Amino acid sequence: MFNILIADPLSEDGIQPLRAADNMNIVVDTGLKPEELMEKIGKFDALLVRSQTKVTREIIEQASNLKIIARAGVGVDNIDLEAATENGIIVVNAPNGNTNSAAEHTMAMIMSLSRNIPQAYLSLKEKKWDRKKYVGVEVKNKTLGIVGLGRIGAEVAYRAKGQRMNVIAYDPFLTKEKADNMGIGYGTLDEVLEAADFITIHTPLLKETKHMIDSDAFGKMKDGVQIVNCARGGIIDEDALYHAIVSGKVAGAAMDVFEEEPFTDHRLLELPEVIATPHLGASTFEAQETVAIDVSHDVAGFLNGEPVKNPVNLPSLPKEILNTIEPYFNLSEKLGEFLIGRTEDVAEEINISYAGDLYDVEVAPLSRNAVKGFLKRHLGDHVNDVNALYLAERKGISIHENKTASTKGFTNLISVEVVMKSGKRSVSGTLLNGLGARIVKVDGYNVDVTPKGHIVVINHKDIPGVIGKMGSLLARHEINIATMQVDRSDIGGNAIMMLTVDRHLDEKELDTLKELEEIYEVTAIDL
Ligand SMILES: NC(=O)C1=CN([C@@H]2O[C@H](COP(=O)(O)OP(=O)(O)OC[C@H]3O[C@@H](n4cnc5c(N)ncnc54)[C@H](O)[C@@H]3O)[C@@H](O)[C@H]2O)C=CC1
Ligand SMILES: O=C(O)CCC(=O)C(=O)O
Repeated sequence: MFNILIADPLSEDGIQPLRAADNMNIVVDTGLKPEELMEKIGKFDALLVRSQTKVTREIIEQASNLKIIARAGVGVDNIDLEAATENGIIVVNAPNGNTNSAAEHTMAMIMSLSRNIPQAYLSLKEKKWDRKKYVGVEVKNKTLGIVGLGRIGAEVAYRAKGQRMNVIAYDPFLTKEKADNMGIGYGTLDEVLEAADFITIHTPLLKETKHMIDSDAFGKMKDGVQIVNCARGGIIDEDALYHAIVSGKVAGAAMDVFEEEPFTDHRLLELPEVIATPHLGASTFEAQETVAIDVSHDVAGFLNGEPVKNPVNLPSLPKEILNTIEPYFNLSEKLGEFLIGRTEDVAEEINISYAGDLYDVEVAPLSRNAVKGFLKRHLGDHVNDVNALYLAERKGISIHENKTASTKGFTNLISVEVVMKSGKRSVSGTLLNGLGARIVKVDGYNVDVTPKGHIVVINHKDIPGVIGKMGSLLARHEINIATMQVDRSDIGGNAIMMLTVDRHLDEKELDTLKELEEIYEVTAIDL
């Protein structure tokens, strides 16, 4: 008999697949305080949550019997994935079940903003008949800027077109072809921010997207812009939003999600320009039933030995495969991470090749790992070895794997190449006996860098003095250089410099390096 804890309210119809299984003892106990959950979790085999329950490392470490955590919804930022993985607990989610509801809620927010419906309703409830104060704007022919064109962003785009809005979107995986097929425009983040009358955010909350909409971003928007966040709190900097509204830059904001939830006591809520709902994007009977059905099937199936459909992490691999390739896992993922840092255009193809010792080994898990490293910068921690190839395909990136017996001077070599419309980028790495992983080639140049920490890659003209200028500029920013590598195509031709430095370089610091006329390109990559 398996003990199942449902810790947040889930649709009763949706959990029928669990109730139907005859070896499940289901306990519904919602609204537990963290310390109560910590005390109880030890006897459960499965934990089902929505977004309220925070499944922290402390809780996971008390969960000695826990085998699976199921998130009835998309975002898994309330679950410590690293702790779950470390403790061999699989995490599953329900990525598709609430897409329509979240898109519909977003449209409701856009319409409410444009016509002041919540404000007018409150005024009428106070027995005021104020028809002048609440004159709105039509959305027809207005431009909707969508940031993040995944499942929900795309559904919002289709609905907005139905309202005869002009739609323009930014997503690192959006190509012109895809935008053309959807009948929408596409641009960079700045272009979207500059063009839009309404802006709606649909990205996950990641290191990259935290405070993506800050005071700089508001500065780029049209005066009188209206903004909606039904994705995750923290993507919009709430203090910057407050000031943008008070200054008159932003005419209205609709928020379903907040940096701290529950969100009941905040100066934003006192502004009449702000309308808000308490994280209701997925709160429909249909969505709740579908997500509960999806996770119930995965939990019941998994506990009975079947593979899961929507894994978010993957705790283990068969031992015999793991033993041979485990040493290359970190390297393959780091190569993917390095490459996305140098991918300035939409990726169309990723080619992964293996040489030397890796010729007759099962390398598919390493390829998945490299693709995972490549994708996770934009798709977040729900990319794992299981779903990496599927997600790449969904983003229109084809993956090719090949092997060669030629050692190219290395006992083992993994090379990852990305093909974009604007060209190719590549990186190769090897595992040196006793010395660990090394990046040994970048775009064909020979280097020798440990794939770890803060790396700066500089493409420059091979002329005297560049290294010195670079060193002085970094010193001016008080950035210490730990290692330095240089290589060149030919004397006086193109050259590359790879530095490892002691801290992250911000955009402004990078810009000062780019100003040197001998420099073609500078990228900073944190591994
Ligand atoms: N308010 C609510 O109740 C609900 C909120 N959500 C949230 O909505 C968000 C979107 O969910 P889905 O569409 O299902 O996810 P998805 O994974 O299908 O789409 C996210 C998209 O964001 C893009 N992206 C990542 N970084 C970006 C960046 N820096 N700039 C622009 N685009 C970027 C990705 O390429 C991807 O296409 C998530 O944060 C999810 O947790 C989802 C359901 C309900
Ligand atoms: O469970 C909920 O109501 C929240 C849904 C959500 O935010 C998500 O699926 O990411």
